[in-house]
Amino acid sequence: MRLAVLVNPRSGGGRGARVAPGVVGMLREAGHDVVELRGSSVAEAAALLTREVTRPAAGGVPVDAVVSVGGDGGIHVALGVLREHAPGVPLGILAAGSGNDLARSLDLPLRDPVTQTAHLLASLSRPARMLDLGRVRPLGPDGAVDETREPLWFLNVASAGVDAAVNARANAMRRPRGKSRYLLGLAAELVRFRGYAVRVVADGADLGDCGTIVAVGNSRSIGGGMLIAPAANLSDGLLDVVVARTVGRALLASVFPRVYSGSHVTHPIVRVVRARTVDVLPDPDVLGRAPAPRLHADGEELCELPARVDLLPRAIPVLA
Ligand SMILES: Nc1ncnc2c1ncn2[C@@H]1O[C@H](COP(=O)(O)OP(=O)(O)OP(=O)(O)O)[C@@H](O)[C@H]1O
Repeated sequence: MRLAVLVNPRSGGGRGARVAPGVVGMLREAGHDVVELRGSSVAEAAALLTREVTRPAAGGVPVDAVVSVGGDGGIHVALGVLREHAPGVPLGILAAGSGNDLARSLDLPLRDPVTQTAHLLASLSRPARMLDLGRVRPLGPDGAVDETREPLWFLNVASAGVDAAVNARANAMRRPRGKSRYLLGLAAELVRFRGYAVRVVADGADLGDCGTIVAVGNSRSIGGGMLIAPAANLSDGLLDVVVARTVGRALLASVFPRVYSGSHVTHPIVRVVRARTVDVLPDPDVLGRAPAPRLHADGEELCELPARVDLLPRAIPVLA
C-alpha cells in the first residue's frame, strides 16, 4: 500500500520526531511504500499532505491511507485535509502526543512504538471503522449558519466552558510539557472563575445557563483521559452534551476533579442530553460572568461564539 505518514515533530514534547523513523522503518519493512511528510508548521504540514493526496488527480500514485504520527492536534490537521480533498482515504493513528484522547477512545496502544506500529499494520488489513465527524459552523447575527465561513471538523469534544478556558491557557504555555499543563491551566482558571456567559440550545431545547461546563462530545475524553462525556459513542450519530450551570469556585473545585472518572455526570449541577444539533450561544452577562471562551475541540481553538455543532454520521474512515 502507499502510505502518507504525516509527522508532527512537536507532539508529545518531541515524541513525534523521536518515534517517526522507527515507525516509518517498520512500515517499509512490511512492504509498504511510505512517503514521510514533516512540516515545521500546521500550514506547511497541511500543504504537504494536500499535495500528496491530490497527486492522483494529476496522474500520480493514489494514497491508500494517511497515518498521523502525533497527538490530537496532528490528527486535526490530517482530518481537515482529508475532509476537503480525499474524504474516502482512511486515517491511521500512531499516538505520539501528550493527551492522545482519540487514540484512548479507540483503545489504541499508546506507549511502545513497536506495539503501536504492529497494531497499525494489522489494522491496514481490516476494513476501516466509520466514525462520526463533528462539524462546527459559526453563526451569523441572524442566528443562521454563516455560509461564508468554512466548516471546522473535530472528532473528540467541542467545548466552551471551563475546559475550553483551561485548554486555551494550556496551549499558551511553553512549559511544562504533557498533561501537567492542563492541571496548571485549571489551577490558574479556578482562581478567577466567575462562570462564563454562555447558553446552549440542543435540538431546539434551551438548556439555559451553562456557565461552568459546556462539552459537546463526539467521543468521551479531553486532556489525556478526562472523561468529560463518559457515555459518548463515536459512531452512534449523536452528540453527548454535558453542561453545568454557573456555580461558585468552591463547588467547581469539588466537582471538576470528578471529570477524571466521569462521575461528575451524576452531580445535580450537571445535565447530560443527547442531540443532533447543538447551538452554543453567548448569553447576556446578567450574572457578572466572564465572556465565554472561544470554542475549542481536539485541543485546538476553533472559532468564536455563536456556533452550531452537529455531526456527519459515520463520515470518516479510521484504521483502528
Ligand atoms: N503536522 C504538524 N506539523 C507541525 N505542527 C503541527 C502539526 N500538527 C499539529 N501541529 C501543531 O502542534 C501542536 C501540538 O500538536 P499535537 O496535538 O499533535 O501534540 P500534543 O499537544 O502533544 O498532543 P495532544 O493534542 O494529544 O495532547 C498543535 O496544537 C498544532 O499547533
